[in-house]
This record gives sequence, structure tokens and C-alpha cells, in this order.
Amino acid sequence: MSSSIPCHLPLVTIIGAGRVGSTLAQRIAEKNLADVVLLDIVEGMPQGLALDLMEARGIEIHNRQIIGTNNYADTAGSEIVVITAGLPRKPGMSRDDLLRTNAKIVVEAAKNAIAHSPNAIFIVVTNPLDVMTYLAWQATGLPRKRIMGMAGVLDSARFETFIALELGVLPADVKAMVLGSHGDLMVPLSRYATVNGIPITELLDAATIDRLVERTRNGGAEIVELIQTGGAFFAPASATSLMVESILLNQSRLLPIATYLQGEYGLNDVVIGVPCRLGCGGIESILELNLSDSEREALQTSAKSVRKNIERSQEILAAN
Ligand SMILES: NC(=O)C1=CN([C@@H]2O[C@H](COP(=O)(O)OP(=O)(O)OC[C@H]3O[C@@H](n4cnc5c(N)ncnc54)[C@H](O)[C@@H]3O)[C@@H](O)[C@H]2O)C=CC1
Ligand SMILES: O=C([O-])CC(=O)C(=O)O
Repeated sequence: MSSSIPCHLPLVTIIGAGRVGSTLAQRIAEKNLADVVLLDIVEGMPQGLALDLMEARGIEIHNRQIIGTNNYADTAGSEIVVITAGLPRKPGMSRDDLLRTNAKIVVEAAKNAIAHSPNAIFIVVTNPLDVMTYLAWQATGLPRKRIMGMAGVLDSARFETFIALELGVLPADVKAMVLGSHGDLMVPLSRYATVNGIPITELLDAATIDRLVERTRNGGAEIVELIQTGGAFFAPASATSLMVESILLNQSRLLPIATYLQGEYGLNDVVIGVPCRLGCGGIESILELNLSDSEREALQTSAKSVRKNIERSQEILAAN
């Protein structure tokens, strides 16, 4: 019997089978979104994790393939490549302290992956996020719509969580956006945060909102201090899987995404989080919000610090 229905299922490669990468593999497979290749430099580890995830399929009731590997040839033809390879920070460190170690890892991963999946859309997760996304963009030579960083979805989810906890409401009823870099200089937009359409400025006083904004800015470090041996991974994996889903299902969701700017928000040649529509071709458009003077200034300050670290990264890579 012949059929014209293609048998090909989407393939997502995750480079770095650590805590974020392996949890993301689980999310993607259990949501039935795609088959997954989990790649790491450590031999045996991605193979073991993949086998473990495969053995759960009957119980979780899905039939996605999960392959563990140390060989980029196994990633060939991926629709999406997610880069989570690299060190996480330890207590007392900033994300920027990871620049020296992670720059080379991300550039190598991006080059190897694009060689086998020239049509893929790339999502970078490794920290420091905005600089690593810039380096992956440089290394692959991809058009900016096909390479982006995950941070804003996570930072916004944290802000929404803290608002929901404060008000005692369902987290899914809270909508907020955090723009800017993935660091202390991120820009949570309180003015645009709502609970089912009601601005939070109607529900919380200014001092409380400031406290929640500060907790959001410190959201990653709060978890690093508690876990001690690494950073957050459940919510980061959820945030990344939401981006993967928006691409694979062509949902055109409007999400804060770290993207290469060419004049938007008055910024050039820098990667930073701004609202983007995300669909099957990648970033379909960038939304330029009307920002207040202080919000615009905060975004400029945030971009300035990313730019400084991009310059540092170029020196580090040139010296290697
Ligand atoms: N953008 C964001 O919002 C977030 C970013 N992160 C970042 O994601 C990265 C990964 O975090 P975790 O999964 O917690 O760390 P982890 O240490 O659990 O996993 C990292 C994995 O990368 C692998 N790796 C190292 N060099 C590699 C290479 N050259 N090729 C392939 N794999 C390689 C390691 O063997 C390890 O398995 C860190 O840089 C962390 O800071 C984590 C959470 C949120
Ligand atoms: O804080 C970290 O190092 C990991 C991360 O980026 C986050 O959880 O936001």
C-alpha cells in the first residue's frame, strides 16, 4: 500500500545532556513533540539517560525515540538544535563568570551542529546567555530569525510565579514580560503585568511590586544558593520546551526572546531579550513596545553590559 503521508517525525537535538538538557529531552518526548538526540562529551552518560527515558515510554504513553550519543553525525537533519552544553555557575559566581569556559564550548557545539543540520533553528541556553547566543550566531552564520536564546520566558515565568504567590492566584492567570539581558540588569515590565487583564498596579502597592521585581532579578541566584551544586533546571527546561513547541507547532507565540538586534529599540549588533513572534520559520517578527523613558534607559544599560561582554568574548576566542 502506498501513502503520500511523510513518515518523518521532527527531530530535536540537545547538545549537553546535563540537568537542563536531560530534563528538556524528557519534556519534549513526554509532550510527544519530537524525537530527541541527546549529545554530550561524556561517554556513556547521554546513552544511559536516553535508555532510561526510552524505558519510561510505555508508562508515559508515547512513542518518541530518544537517542544518546557522543557523535554529531547522529544529529543530522535536526529541525531544532538546543545548546545547553557548558558549565553552570556555583554559589557566589555571576553568570558572566562563565564566559571564559563556555565561549569555546558553545562555538564548537554550534559549528559542529550546523555542519550536520544546515536547516535547523537554534536555541541557545548556555550562560552567559546573551553573549553565548551572539557567539553561536557568529559561528553558524545563520540569519537572525533562526538563532535565538532562551531566558525571557524563564525570567517572565519567575516574575509571574512571585506575583501569583503574593496574590494567591493561579500562576497561569498571571501574564508578565521580562526584557533585556539574562542577568542582574534584566528589565521586568511591571507596567504590562496583569492578572487576567487586570494590571498588577491595581492589585499591589509599589513597594511590593519592587520587591517582586528584585526577587525576579535574583531568581537564578536564589536557586543556585539553595542547590549549591548547580542552577535551576526544571523551569529552564519548561521554558525551552515552550519555545520548541511554538516552533514545531507553528504557534506564533509572542515571547521574550534573546535575539540579534539591527536597530530595534535603538540597539545594534547586540543580542538581548525583546518580544518576538515565534513560529515554524523561527522569529517571525520583533515587536517594538512603547517603553517609558526609564524602561528604555534600563534596556540600554542592559545592552551596554552585554556589549562589553561580547567584546571580552571576542578577545578570549582570538587568544585561543
Ligand atoms: N538561559 C537560561 O535561562 C539558563 C541557562 N542555564 C545554563 O545552561 C548551562 C547548562 O546547565 P546545566 O544543565 O545545569 O549544567 P550541567 O553541568 O548539568 O550540564 C552541562 C553539560 O554540558 C556538557 N558539556 C560540556 N562541554 C561540552 C561539549 N563541548 N560538548 C557537549 N557537551 C558538553 C557536560 O558534560 C554536562 O553534561 C549552564 O551554562 C547554565 O548556566 C541554566 C539554566 C537556565
Ligand atoms: O542562575 C543560573 O546560573 C542559571 C540561570 O540562568 C537561571 O536559572 O536563570
